[in-house]
Amino acid sequence: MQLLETKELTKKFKNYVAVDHLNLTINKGQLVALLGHNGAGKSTTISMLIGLIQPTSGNIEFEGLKVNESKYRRKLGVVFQNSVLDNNLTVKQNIDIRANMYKNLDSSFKNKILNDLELSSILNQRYKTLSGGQRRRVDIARSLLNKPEILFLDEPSTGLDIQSRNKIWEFLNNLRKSIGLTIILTTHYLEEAEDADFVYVIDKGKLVEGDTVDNLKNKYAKDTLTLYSDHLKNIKDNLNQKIVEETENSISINPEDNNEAINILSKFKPLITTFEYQRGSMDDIFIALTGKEVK
Ligand SMILES: Nc1ncnc2c1ncn2[C@@H]1O[C@H](COP(=O)(O)OP(=O)(O)OP(=O)(O)O)[C@@H](O)[C@H]1O
Repeated sequence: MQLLETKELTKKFKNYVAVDHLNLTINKGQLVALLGHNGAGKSTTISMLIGLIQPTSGNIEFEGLKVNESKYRRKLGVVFQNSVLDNNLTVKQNIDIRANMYKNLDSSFKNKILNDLELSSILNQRYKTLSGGQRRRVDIARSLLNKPEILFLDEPSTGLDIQSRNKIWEFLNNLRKSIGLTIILTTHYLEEAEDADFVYVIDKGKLVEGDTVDNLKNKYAKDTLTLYSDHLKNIKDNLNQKIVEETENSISINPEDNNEAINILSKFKPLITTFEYQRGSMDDIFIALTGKEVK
């Protein structure tokens, strides 16, 4: 079911078109990624969707509500790229200030979030003393206090290590299941969009592609497995995959997924000297779609 739609959404800063006639559809309960490089227009799009800045032209529709209506704002949660929390206050104080802004706050939901995000033990610590991962978890908790229908995450894992990132996504995915939360995230990384139901690729404010992660990978950014061997003929004779590149001592193929790569490696283990596995990346998608290297 459709939750949010933009029609020809456009933002100009003087003569510069930051967002250019963007048509996006976000369905209820989906995780949707806006993928693009620095300056692509992702944050500007989010800012318009949350009512922080006015579009120059175009429309945003959310179940019949206008962006500037408080009823719409109450359905949103936002985690900005740069935290808006007070460095000198404790986690608890930061959370309570926000919580006090809401009438009829569901305190059992609040406690569940603090618990699930493992914030209970750092509630009395000042925000400025927290690690990057802890800060992000507090930012996310704060954005969810009102039990929003839709959560905006602007580059949520910039600067985070893999454990922190995984912890946050495990929590968010559970929340998607339990309360049907819709999430819109902006990111530079294809890996971060991995769990997304749908990805919009944006370049210079324009929509250049919209598809599922699997389809994008299949079309533009396949993983590549390169096998190095002194017995290439033997491998080639028994390989069912198409060879995409070949040298004197190596062949490269595009496995469908990790499992296929592992099966190929196991099958030819006695014949392989070594191997490389290169994941398809957002850069591959951009080069394929825009013909440009990443700056
Ligand atoms: N207030 C503003 N005034 C003038 N230009 C702006 C303003 N805000 C954004 N821009 C420009 O609009 C373009 C899009 O910026 P935006 O921040 O939306 O990109 P982004 O995709 O979010 O990039 P990043 O990944 O670096 O955050 C950039 O060229 C930026 O310089």
